[in-house]
Amino acid sequence: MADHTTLDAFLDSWSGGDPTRSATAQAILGICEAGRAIAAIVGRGSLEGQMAAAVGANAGGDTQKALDVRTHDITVDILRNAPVSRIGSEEADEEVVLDESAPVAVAIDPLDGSSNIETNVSIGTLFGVLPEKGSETFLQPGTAQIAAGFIVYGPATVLVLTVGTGTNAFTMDDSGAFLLSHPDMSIPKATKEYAINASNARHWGEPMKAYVADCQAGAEGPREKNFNMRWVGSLVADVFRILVRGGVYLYPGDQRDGYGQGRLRLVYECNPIAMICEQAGGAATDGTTRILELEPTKLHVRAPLIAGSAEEIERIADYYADPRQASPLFAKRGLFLA
Ligand SMILES: O=P(O)(O)OC[C@H]1O[C@](O)(COP(=O)(O)O)[C@@H](O)[C@@H]1O
Ligand SMILES: [Mg+2]
Ligand SMILES: [Mg+2]
Repeated sequence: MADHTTLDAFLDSWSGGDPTRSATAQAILGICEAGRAIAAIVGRGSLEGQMAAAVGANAGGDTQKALDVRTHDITVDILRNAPVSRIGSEEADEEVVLDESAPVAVAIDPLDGSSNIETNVSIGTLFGVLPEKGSETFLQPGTAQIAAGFIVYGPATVLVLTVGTGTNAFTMDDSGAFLLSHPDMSIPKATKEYAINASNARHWGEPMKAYVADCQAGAEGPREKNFNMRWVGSLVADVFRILVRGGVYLYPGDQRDGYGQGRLRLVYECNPIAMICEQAGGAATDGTTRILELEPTKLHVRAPLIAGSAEEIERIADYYADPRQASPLFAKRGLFLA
């Protein structure tokens, strides 16, 4: 078997003794230690007992399941031993302050995709590492992230990581070590595959309706090519596929109550995904603004997320700028819009 660089060696060489980078590296290693424990729990499935039982609601009003709360507790306990100032977690209304003299903070969704727990579908942990800035820490835009990543608990447990110099993935081996398996990931610029929860179509705004209608019109429509659709409904799994073979993930705002800014949270879901995609040559927007430049108004604020293949994202931004004119063949598309 070929020798693989370990995550520890990768982070050692990146941090090079710089104090903020070293703290970031320790935070990442802490998240991976939590990830190992979470992978073991997820891997035991229903033998673990009541993982999917509803136990309450989080700040966003979503049902919290037992595993959401357990993974939050595991992560916070482990990060107490790392040089981390504070944690902003999807599963806690308020940030958790640890050691305010530490140089970095962690924004985290300890377990994303919890509606998939009992269905044995991949779920994940998403995180960003930010410089400590007191009470303003989680109000920094995503461009401030020092590092970002996610762990997908799937057939393989894989950490996707960026420290601002490309995107790499590390697969967990039998001993729990994370080994570099996907160096320098690169999202193909063009794609014929999109990912969206199409059951919400009637609630979308005009740009998303026009974009998806054009994709669905296939070779006979204005895009003049046939598209494929994939939707796992678990952000980490959908984005890992996009990193490997291209595509776009779409969770736009829609007209349902509470969904005006989509479903996903900016600070610990959209921003990590945006940095990972950009560092892999892709892009991420809310339709009109680059995700990483959005100014969070609070820790749990939501944002529409459109992320993946760069050329497709550019095209989708055209639909937001002018849905009826986006396609060069828009007159032809008019046939499908009625
Ligand atoms: O169920 P929907 O509306 O299709 O949303 C699915 C999306 O919501 C998420 O599950 C995030 O929601 P949670 O943070 O509540 O798990 C994503 O992983 C997934 O892409
Ligand atoms: Mg989540
Ligand atoms: Mg969660």
